[in-house]
Amino acid sequence: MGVDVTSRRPIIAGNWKMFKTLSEAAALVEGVKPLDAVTGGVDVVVCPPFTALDRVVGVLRGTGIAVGAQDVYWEDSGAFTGEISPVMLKDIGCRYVIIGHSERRQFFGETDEKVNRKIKAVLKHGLVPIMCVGETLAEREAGRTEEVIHTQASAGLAGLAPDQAGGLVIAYEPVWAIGTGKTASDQDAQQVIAYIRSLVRDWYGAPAADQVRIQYGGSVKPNNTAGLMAQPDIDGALVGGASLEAASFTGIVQAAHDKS
Ligand SMILES: O=C(CO)COP(=O)(O)O
Repeated sequence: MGVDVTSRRPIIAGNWKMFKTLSEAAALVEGVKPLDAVTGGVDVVVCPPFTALDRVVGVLRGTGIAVGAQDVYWEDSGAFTGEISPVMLKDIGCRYVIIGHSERRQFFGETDEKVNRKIKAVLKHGLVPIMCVGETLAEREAGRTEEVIHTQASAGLAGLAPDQAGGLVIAYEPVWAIGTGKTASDQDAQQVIAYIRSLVRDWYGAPAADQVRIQYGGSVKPNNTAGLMAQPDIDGALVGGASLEAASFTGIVQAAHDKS
């Protein structure tokens, strides 16, 4: 399909979810910081909870390790109690924002339409969305994986310019693999991620499809990273549990580094 894998920098992001107090976050990121010396061709991102963003940005200042948020609202400011805007995230030093994680879809009423609004808002402010898509076990067993991915991706990515689509990060996270210890096989992950890339090609053209970085997420550990990263369309990982300890997150980044 003419995809030049060498032009896409691998990207490993740690989604800390609702873990780590301020002091715990500071200790973890001090442990992650030495990665700056070894990452080379790999983009490394940590996504702490909102309460720890400022501290984590401070610790990582001057390094190449980037910081992301786990969610965002689409307005710049206003009477929206409890929400955080892209303007605030940019101001605090974030470069990435996870959007549409399956836990937000499952527990907090995140819809494809909201995902689309958030992606556009984040892009407007020069932040990079990490858009999550993925099927449940029931959907996979019913043979509906591609249909579900198509629906989530077409709604989530609607109305972008081709260069915006190319600059995105997309995370394929099968819901049944999250926090379960069950990783999708390298081939299953590759197959769905190649399908996502083919959708981007259909909608936004070959340059965007060749450029967009697509991660796998779901029980990624140091010992399964190399197999996933060896797949031609898998450009990185969105890591949950294994990002909560510096040693395992470091092991994943190092395994990805071997592909870069
Ligand atoms: O949801 C995830 C990352 O966003 C994956 O979580 P685990 O790595 O804990 O399975």
